[in-house]
Amino acid sequence: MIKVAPSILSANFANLQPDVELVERAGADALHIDVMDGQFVPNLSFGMSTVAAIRPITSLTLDCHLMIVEPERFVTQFAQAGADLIGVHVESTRHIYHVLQLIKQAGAKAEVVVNPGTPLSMIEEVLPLVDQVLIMTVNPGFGGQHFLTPMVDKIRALAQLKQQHGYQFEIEVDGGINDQTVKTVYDAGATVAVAGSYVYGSDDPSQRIQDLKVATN
Ligand SMILES: O=C(CO)[C@H](O)[C@H](O)COP(=O)(O)O
Ligand SMILES: [Co+2]
Repeated sequence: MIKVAPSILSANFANLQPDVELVERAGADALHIDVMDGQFVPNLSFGMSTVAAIRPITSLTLDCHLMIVEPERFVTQFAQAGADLIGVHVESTRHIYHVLQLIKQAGAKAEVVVNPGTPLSMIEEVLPLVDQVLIMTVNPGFGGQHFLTPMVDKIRALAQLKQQHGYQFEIEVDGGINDQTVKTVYDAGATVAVAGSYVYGSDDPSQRIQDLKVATN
């Protein structure tokens, strides 16, 4: 069964607490927080202060997806704010190995993220270092986009690399996940699915979390 990380990018920004508590009660495995700087992606969202505000209201793993240029400037502050896992895009820094080391030094789990147009060869050297790899299944920046089917081959190729080398990292996917696409990514080797609009765009987010789990059971 796949793990589910609801993305609060599609939650109620004016009142996040009930939306966080709802998905925790519904059996979510993590809370996905999309951090955007208006530079790496053409959108703005949350920062460290949002993470710090959410930290005391949930015991869910806080999975922070940083879509910001030069994330080395901020990863320590995100860890101090309460992030359990910090994801950084390989395209966002000249020093991906160093940023991942910084995240671990700060006491958080380290994740490397790849955009749809970035080949896996760009992250091969850091795979021994990471706790999670995030394969983007949409172009980053916005919720509610369509799943990019060609990414299924990339998930499968990463799962093969993981098996060949005996790596233990989780394989997360992000973008366009629903009860149909979740089955495809799970069969290809994904172990964690981010879901924003599918969960929070529904009248019954709890049911949607269960639907994602049942589809992969
Ligand atoms: O990183 C993201 C966008 O850059 C979001 O996590 C992602 O798009 C989730 O939204 P949805 O499930 O609606 O596609
Ligand atoms: Co995300």
